[in-house]
Amino acid sequence: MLKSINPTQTPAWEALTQHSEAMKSTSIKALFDADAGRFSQYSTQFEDILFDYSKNLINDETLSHLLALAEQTELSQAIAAMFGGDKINATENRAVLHTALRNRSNTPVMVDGEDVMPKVNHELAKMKEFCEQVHSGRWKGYTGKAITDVVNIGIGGSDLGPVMVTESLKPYWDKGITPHFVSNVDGTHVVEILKNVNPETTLFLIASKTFTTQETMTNALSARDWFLVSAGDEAHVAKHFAALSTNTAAVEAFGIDSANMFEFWDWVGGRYSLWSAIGLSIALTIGFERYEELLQGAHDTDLHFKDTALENNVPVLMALIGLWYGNFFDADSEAILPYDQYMHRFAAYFQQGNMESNGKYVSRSGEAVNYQTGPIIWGEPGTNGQHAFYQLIHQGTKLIPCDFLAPAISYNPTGDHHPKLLANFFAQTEALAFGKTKEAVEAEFKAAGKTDAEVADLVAHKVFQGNRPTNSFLFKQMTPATLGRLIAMYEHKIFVQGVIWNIYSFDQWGVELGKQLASAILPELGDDADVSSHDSSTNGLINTYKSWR
Ligand SMILES: O=P(O)(O)OC[C@H]1O[C@](O)(CO)[C@@H](O)[C@@H]1O
Repeated sequence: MLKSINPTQTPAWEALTQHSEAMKSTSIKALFDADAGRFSQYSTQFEDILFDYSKNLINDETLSHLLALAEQTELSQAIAAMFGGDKINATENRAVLHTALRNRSNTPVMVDGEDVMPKVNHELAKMKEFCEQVHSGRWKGYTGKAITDVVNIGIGGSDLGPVMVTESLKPYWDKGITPHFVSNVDGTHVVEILKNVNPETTLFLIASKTFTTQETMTNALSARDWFLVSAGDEAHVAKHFAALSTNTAAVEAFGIDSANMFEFWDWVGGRYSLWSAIGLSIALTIGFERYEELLQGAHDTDLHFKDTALENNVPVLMALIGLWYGNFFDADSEAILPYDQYMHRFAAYFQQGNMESNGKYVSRSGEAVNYQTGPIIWGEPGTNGQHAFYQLIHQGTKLIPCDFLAPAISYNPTGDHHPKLLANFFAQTEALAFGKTKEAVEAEFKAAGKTDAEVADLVAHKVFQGNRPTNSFLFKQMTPATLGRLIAMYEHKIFVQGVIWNIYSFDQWGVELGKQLASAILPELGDDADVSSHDSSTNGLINTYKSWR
C-alpha cells in the first residue's frame, strides 16, 4: 500500500509555488542567454536516446524543489513497492508488475509469496513456439494453407499497444504476416477489415484481459460467424482462433480451446499489457526475437528507473517537468509530437496510458483533491500537426508543453525528405522557445519595403512570444529495443506523477458507469416503444433513433 500524502501539504509544494512566481518573470530565452552550457547541463543520453530538456522554464532551483517534492511524497519507496510486487493498485487489491513481463534479468519477482517469473517465462516460451509454427508454415489453416494475416480483436489496452508497436516497427514486417486490428463495436470496423482477409489463411487473436468486454466479444462472435460461413465445421475454429486473456473460464465458454489460450495475470494492467500475451500480434508480425528486443529495451529503462538517483533519472525528470507546468503554470494538456510517420499512433497510445491512469480526482485517502492531476494528452505526427494545430501552440492563449520525438536515421532515406523532416523538428522547438520579437518583425518588414502604416497594422500579429516549453527525444533509429525504452520511459513518467499526485494510477473505475448505462439501454432499443425512464434528453435521443431507424 502506498501512503496517502497530500503533495500540497509538503514544504516543497510551498517552495515551488513561490519559485514559480519568480520563474514567471524570466523566460526560456533569458535562461539560455545567461548560460552557454545550458544544453549540456539539461540534457542526457540514455542508451541511444538523447533527452534534451533544456528548452524548459526551469533552472537548478526548480529541479531541486521538484526533487524535494518527489522525496517528500516518498517516490523512491513507491518505486521499490511497485518493482517489489506490493499491491499498490489498492482499489483492485493487485500488484502492478508489467515490469516482470520484461524482466530479462530473470530475477525473482514475488507476488503473494510466489515468484511470478517461471509463469512469465513459460508463457513467453509458448508464444515463441507458436510464432515458430506460424512462421514456418507448420501451423496450417483448415484447408492446409499457411497463415498470412492476423486479426487482433481487442479494445483499449488490448488494441492500442499492439497497433502502435506494429505500426512503429513496420520496417520489421518480414515474417509474411500482415496484422489487422478490430476494436470499435461499430460493425463497420469488423466488416471493413474482413473484406481484406481470407478465412483460409487468417488467424484471429481475441485479446481481452477480462474476456467480458462488450466490444471485443461482439466483434469476436461476428468474426467467428464470418469464418464459419466459409469453413463450415466448428472443428476448424481451433486452427483460426486464439485467445489472449486472464480469464480461462470465459475463454473456454466462448469455445476457444485452452491449448490456444495465451495467459496473463491480474497484476498486468490493460494499458500496460503489450508486454504480455497481448503482444502476440506484435511477435507474429515482427518475429519473436524482435519482440524480445522490445522487452529488453523496456527492461533497460526499468533498470535505469529503479536504480538511478532521482536527479539523473529520465522518467522522473519527464514527470517532474510535466507536473511543474500542470500544477504551477495551469497547463492542462501536453502534446506528443513524433516526427516519424511510423509512430503515428504513439500519442493515441499514451492518451490511454496517461488519461486512464491519472485522470482521477479522488486521492489515495478517498477525498477530492484540490490540485490538478493528469493532463489531457493529444498529438499527431509532425509535420502534419504543423499545418493543423501548431498555430495555437505558437500564438494561442494556452500553455501546451510539447514532446518532440524523432529518429536520426530514417528507414526511407528518399531524397532529402529526412533532413527536411528533422529541420522542421529542430525549427519548431527553436521557434517555440525563442519566438520572434517585435523588433525582428519590424526589421523584416522594413527590409521587404513595407510602409510604416503597413508595419503598424501587422506587427502584433506576426510576433511570437516564445517561452513555449518543449522536450526533445532524438534517437538514433527506431528499433524494437529503442521503442521498448521509449515506451517504458513514458510509462514510468505516468507512474511517478500518479505517486506525487497521491492518486491510484492503475485502476480505471471512471470507465464503468458508461458501460453500465449502455447495458441498461441496449434492451430498451429492442422494440419500437417510446421510452420514458431517463432524463428528457436521453429519452429524446433514444426515441428519435427508434423512429428513424
Ligand atoms: O482487455 P479488456 O478486459 O477487454 O479491456 C479493454 C480495455 O477496457 C478498459 O478496461 C476500460 O476502457 C481498459 O482499461 C482496457 O484496456
